[in-house]
Amino acid sequence: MALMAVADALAAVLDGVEPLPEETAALEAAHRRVLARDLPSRRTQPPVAMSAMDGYAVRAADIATIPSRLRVIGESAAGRPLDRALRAGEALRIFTGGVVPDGADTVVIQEDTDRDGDHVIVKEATASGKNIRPAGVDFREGDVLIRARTRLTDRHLSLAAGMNYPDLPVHRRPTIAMLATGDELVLPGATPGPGQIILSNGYALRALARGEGAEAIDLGLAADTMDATTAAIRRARDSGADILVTTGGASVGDHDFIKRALEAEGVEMTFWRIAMRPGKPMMYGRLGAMRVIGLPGNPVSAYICAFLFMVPLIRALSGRVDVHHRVEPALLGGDVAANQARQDYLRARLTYSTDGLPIATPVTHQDSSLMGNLAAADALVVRAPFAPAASKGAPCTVIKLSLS
Ligand SMILES: Nc1nc2c(c(=O)[nH]1)N[C@H]1C(S)=C(S)[C@@H](COP(=O)(O)OP(=O)(O)OC[C@H]3O[C@@H](n4cnc5c(N)ncnc54)[C@H](O)[C@@H]3O)O[C@H]1N2
Ligand code: MOO
Repeated sequence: MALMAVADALAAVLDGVEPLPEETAALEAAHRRVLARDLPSRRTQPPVAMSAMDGYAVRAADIATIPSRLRVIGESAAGRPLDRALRAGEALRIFTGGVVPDGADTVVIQEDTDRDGDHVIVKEATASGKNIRPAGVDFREGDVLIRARTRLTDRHLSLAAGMNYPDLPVHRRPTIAMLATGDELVLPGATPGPGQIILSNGYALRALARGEGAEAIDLGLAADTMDATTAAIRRARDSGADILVTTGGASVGDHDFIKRALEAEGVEMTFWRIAMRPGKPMMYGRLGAMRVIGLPGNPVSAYICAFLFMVPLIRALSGRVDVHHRVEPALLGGDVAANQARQDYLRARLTYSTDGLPIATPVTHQDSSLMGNLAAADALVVRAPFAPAASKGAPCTVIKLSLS
């Protein structure tokens, strides 16, 4: 198979992806979930006219001439309305959120009044309708206030509560099973033997997946044998995961079993190898409903491939419409060499000038094993295949990395 262009590979990963089925989530748990249906309000807000201020509900006609002396017939506090209409010559003591009685058409703030026993003297004119929130000024029963496919923010939760929903229909979150391969790997905290290194990739990848709303399961580490790799793939399939992500063993070495093991288990490979750097040996396929992303083992390659392909896939399965990373304009903070055939993603630090675009300075060493400068990077500078050399100050495009 020839190397595939990055855009074609991403299109192939997202091809035919439908949002996962609907489930119900309690309001508190619905934060950042994706709404599965249009949400019509179950009530009108406010349900009746309510006062916006503390003062007196009166008839505007009664205070056309001021000062005006009116008889106070009772009070209306929030949740405790008066049970009769207001008549000519009467005032009702009212508090913010109190129901405005029939007959009253304005609220005079208490600072514009003097109280005199069971009478009130209105000292300032107040126009009809002033300080009253009419019924339905916020929304009415049946109004669709949140559309299907909206990713719910904190404000949406309060709005949905106000619409009288204790829970919401949301798309199911994708589950991701992650499998590391590599005989050389030992867990953090262990004492590595000769040639061994610490397994590290999965920590960033699972955090990245969770940050995008997925549930991530760690399937652990498989030894570099067909049997061990096959057993782990079967565990992933049996777990019912929506996505299997493997790391390592993706290249052409004698100990790189992932592709062979996946294919032997029935994975239909959509592609293997992309015209990108880092991340060339990435593969993608399907095993029934389970999508399989085979990431290269190098930590930077694994992360950047997950960022560029796994994240949009999670978003699409979650029901989001904003699946793509934003590619944004910036200026180069350093010179870059002419690019070769693979689309290049350069780790870069971002600074901001006071007057304009972000300035992206690529780190000096771009080797795909360097975790230190991946953690220190804020963004990726995207360099198209065969892009000519460019100097400090030239326009470029960047994708910002996750800050969490
Ligand atoms: N002859 C060729 N050799 C290589 C090619 C090629 O096209 N022809 N591609 C290179 C590229 S590009 C990459 S990227 C790597 C990817 O190889 P693998 O996916 O097979 O990865 P491994 O060999 O298993 O591991 C590479 C490297 O990463 C370390 N690693 C692996 N897993 C983890 C982990 N979970 N945590 C931390 N570090 C991990 C591993 O120890 C290796 O050092 O292939 C090139 N070779
Ligand atoms: O993808 Mo490899 O990362 O070019 O080292």
